[in-house]
Amino acid sequence: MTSAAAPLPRDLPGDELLAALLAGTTDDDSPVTHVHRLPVRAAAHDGWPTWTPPDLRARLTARGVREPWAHQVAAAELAHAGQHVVVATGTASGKSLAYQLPALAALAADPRACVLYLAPTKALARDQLAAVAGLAPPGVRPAAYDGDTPQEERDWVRRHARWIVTNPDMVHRGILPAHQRWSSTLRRVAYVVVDECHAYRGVFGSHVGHVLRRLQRICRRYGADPVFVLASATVADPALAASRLVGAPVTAVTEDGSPRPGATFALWEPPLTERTGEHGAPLRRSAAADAAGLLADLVQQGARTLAFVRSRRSAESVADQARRILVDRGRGDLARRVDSYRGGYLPEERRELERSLSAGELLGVATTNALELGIDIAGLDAVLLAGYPGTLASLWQQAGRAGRAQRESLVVFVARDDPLDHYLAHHPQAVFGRAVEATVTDPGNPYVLGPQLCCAAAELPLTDDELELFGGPVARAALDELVAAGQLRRRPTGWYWAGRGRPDVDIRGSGAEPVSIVEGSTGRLLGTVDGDAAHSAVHTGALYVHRGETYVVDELDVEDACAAVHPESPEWTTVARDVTDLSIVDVATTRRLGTVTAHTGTVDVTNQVVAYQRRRLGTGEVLAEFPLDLPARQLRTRAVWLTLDERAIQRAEVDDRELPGALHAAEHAAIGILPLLATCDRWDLGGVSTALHPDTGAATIVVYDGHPGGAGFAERGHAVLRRWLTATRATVATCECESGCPSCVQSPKCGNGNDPLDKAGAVRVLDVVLDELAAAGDVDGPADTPEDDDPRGLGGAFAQARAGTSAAHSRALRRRAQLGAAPAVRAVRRRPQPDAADPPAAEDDPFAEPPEDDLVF
Ligand SMILES: Nc1ncnc2c1ncn2[C@@H]1O[C@H](COP(=O)(O)OP(=O)(O)OP(=O)(O)O)[C@@H](O)[C@H]1O
Repeated sequence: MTSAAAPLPRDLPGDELLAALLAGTTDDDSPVTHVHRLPVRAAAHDGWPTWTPPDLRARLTARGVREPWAHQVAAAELAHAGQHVVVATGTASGKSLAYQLPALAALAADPRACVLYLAPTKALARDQLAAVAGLAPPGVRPAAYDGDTPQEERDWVRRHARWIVTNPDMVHRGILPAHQRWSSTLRRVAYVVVDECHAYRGVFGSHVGHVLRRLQRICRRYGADPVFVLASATVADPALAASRLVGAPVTAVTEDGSPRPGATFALWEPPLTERTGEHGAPLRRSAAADAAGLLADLVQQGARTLAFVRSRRSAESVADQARRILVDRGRGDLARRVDSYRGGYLPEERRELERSLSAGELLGVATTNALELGIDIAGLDAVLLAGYPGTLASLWQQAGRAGRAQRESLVVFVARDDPLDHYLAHHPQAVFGRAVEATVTDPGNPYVLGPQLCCAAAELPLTDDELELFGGPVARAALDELVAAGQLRRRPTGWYWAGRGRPDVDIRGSGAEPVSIVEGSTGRLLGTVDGDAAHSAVHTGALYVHRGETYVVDELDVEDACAAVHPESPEWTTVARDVTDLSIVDVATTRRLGTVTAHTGTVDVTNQVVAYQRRRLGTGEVLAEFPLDLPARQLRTRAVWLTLDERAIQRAEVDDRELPGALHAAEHAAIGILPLLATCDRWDLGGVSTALHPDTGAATIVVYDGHPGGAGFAERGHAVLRRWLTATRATVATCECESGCPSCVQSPKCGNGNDPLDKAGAVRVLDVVLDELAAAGDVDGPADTPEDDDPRGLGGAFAQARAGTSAAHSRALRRRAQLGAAPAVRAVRRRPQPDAADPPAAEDDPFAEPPEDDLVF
C-alpha cells in the first residue's frame, strides 16, 4: 500500500499511462481490444487580415494569440466578404477566433452594428460571453439573453448590448414573436454566430433550421442581411449540414491549421462476468465500474483525467467509487482531488470545478457531457469515455479534451454492454477510419414545418416569394393544409395566422406535455420527465431516480401531468412492459431485392404501457409483475421496413417456431447499430417485427423514428441499408455469448422483455438480406464506393435520401389533407399471445426512458 504522502509520478506519456493501467494483465485477459496512435500535427499560420482593428489584434496578442492559424484567417476572410461560412476544424482549434475576428471588426467599423451569438448550452454561452467581454471594446457591451436573464435586465440587453449571447429557444420564444420591440437590434444584425452547430440535429435541429430561417426573414424585412458563421469540431459534410440548417449556401473551412499533440487511444471492453441477466444472459462488468477503477489508477499516476459518463447519477457514482478505491489504497489525499461535474450544479460550483481542474488542484473528474462542448478546458493528460456517447461527433469532442503541448495524452473508450459499444470495441475502423455521422435534420417534416409556418405567419404574414426559404413546394402544400384546417388565412397579401394568441410550439419536445415529479409529503417539485417517456418512467409503482436519490411513484395522474412520489431505496428496480401495434399508412419507396423488399413510408404506431415488473437490483431477477391501466398513445412517423417472402425464410433455414425470435433479434441489433450511421440514439428509434404483418402479408422488420413525423433517421437507414445491416450482422455474429446478450440482440427497452430472441436465426436472416442486396448490385449511394469513409460520400447518400423524403412528405401531406387535418391514427388491435401459427409483433419501444443528455438548457 502506498503511503498517504507518496509523490506522484509525473508527466507520463499516453502509452506509458496505458501500460501502467494494464500492469499485471496478460495479453489473453487484457480488456484492451485495440490501440490507435493519433499523430502530432504542426501549426500552419497565416498573417492577420488587413482589416483587423489594431486594438483587437493587440488584445489578442496579449492573450497569447500572436499569429492566427490558417483556417482562422480563411474563415474570417470569407465571412468578412459576406459569405456564410462554417468552420469545421478540430476541438480547441481556435474556432472562436474565426468568428470573433470578422464580427468584432464589423462592430468596430460600424458603431451601430450588432451580433447575435447562439449556443446550445448555458455553459458554453457563459464561457463565450466571458471571452468576448475580454476582447471587445467598451461600447460593445456583450450580454446574455437567455432563460437566466432577469426580467429587469432584458430591456437593457435589448437596448444596449451589441453582442447578444442567446440560444435558439430564446430567438424562437423571446425575440422573433416580439420583433417589433427588437426591431432596432434586428435591423442592425451584421453576424449570426451558430456555435457547435452539430448539436442541432433530429427534430430539434429541424426546428432550429426553421427558427434560423424565420430570423433571416425578419432581419430582411427590417433591412438587414446578416452573415451566418457556424462552428463545429465534429460535423460530417459541414457545407451540406450547415446549408441545410440555415437554408442558404454555406462555404466550409475544414483544413485545420492548429497544432495537435499526439495521443494514444485505446478501445477497452470489460470482460463477461459470472452474473446473469434477463433469460440467463451473461453480463459484462459495467463500463462505469471499469471507468471508476481506471480513474483511480490514473489519478494515482498523477494524470489529470476527465471520465465522461452517460448520466448525472453515474457522474456521482463513478467519482464516488474512484474515491473509495483511493481511500482503500491509503490515498485519502488523492481521493480529495476527485470530484464530479454535471448539469444541475449551481453555476458558481461549476465555475469552481472548472477552475480547480484547469489549475491541477483536482486530478480526476467524472462528468456528464455537460463538459463536452466549448468550455476551454484542454491540456488534460487523459480522458475516459464510459460508454459510447451516442455519436462519433461527441466521441471526438470528448476525446479532444485530452492533449498537452509537449507530451502525448491517453484516451480510453470503455465499452458498455450494448451492441453498438461492442461493435466499436471490435471494429476500430468504425472509430478511427470513419468520418463523423451525418447530422440528420429534416426541415420538411410536416410536424415541424406546419407549426413553424404558423409561427412565421404570426410574426409577419408570409408572402409567396418567401416560400422558397421554407422549402418551396413542400411549404406551399403545408400552407394549403393549414388554411384548410383554419389555422392560417390566405389573403392577397399573404398567409395570416388565424389562431388566437401566439402559436404554442415547443422546439425541443414532441409536443407531449412534460410530467411534473412532486414529492407527495412536501409538495416539492423535484423535476420533470419528458411527456413521451412518462408512462414508462413514472407510472404508478415505478422506481424513479432523481439526482442520485431514489423515489417510488405513488400515483401518476395522466390528466394533470403529475407524478406524486416518496423517497425510498428498495432492493429492486422497475421495468415497464408495453404493447405496440403498427400500421402502414403509405409507402414512399420500394426496392425489390429478389426475395426481400425494402420500403420506406409513413406508419402509425400505437403504444400502451400495460404492466411493470419489479426486478432485483444487481441480478435482474423478476420479483413480481403488476398490471397498469394507462391510455394508449399514438404516433404517426416515418419508418424503414424489410419484408421477407417464403423463399427468403426457407433459405435462412428458420422454421415457424424460430422465425419470430430471429426477426426480433435482428430488429434489436439493427436498432442498436443505426446510430453508427445517423446522428441519433437508439432511444430515438423504435421497432416492430412480426412473422406475418397484416399490412404487408409477409415476415416484416420495421424500424421507425420515435418522433412525430420522423426525424430523418429511418430514411437514413434506408439510404445506407447495406452498410447498416453488414455492421448489424457483424455485431451479432461476433458476440461471444451463446444465445444473445445485451452486447448483441437484447435491448434495454424491449416492451416484450426480450422474448423471443433467436441470435443464430438473426444472423441467417441477415445473411439472406445481405445476399439479396449484393445480388441486386445494391450500393448505398456513393457510400459503398471506394471512398466509403469519405464524409462527402455520406452527404451524397443523404442528399439522395432527402430528395426522396421531400417527395414522400408531399405525398404524406396530401394523404393527410385527404384524411383531414388531424392525423387520423388507425388503432390496430393487439394480436393474441405467442403462438407459432400466429406470432405476436415484438417491439422496441422509443417511449421508454432514455439516457440523460446533459447538454441542453
Ligand atoms: N492562433 C492562435 N494561436 C495560439 N493560441 C490560440 C490561437 N487561436 C486560439 N488559440 C487558443 O486556443 C484555445 C482554444 O480556442 P477556442 O476555445 O476558440 O477553440 P475552439 O475550437 O472554439 O474549441 P472547442 O472545440 O472546445 O469549441 C484558446 O485558449 C485560445 O486562446
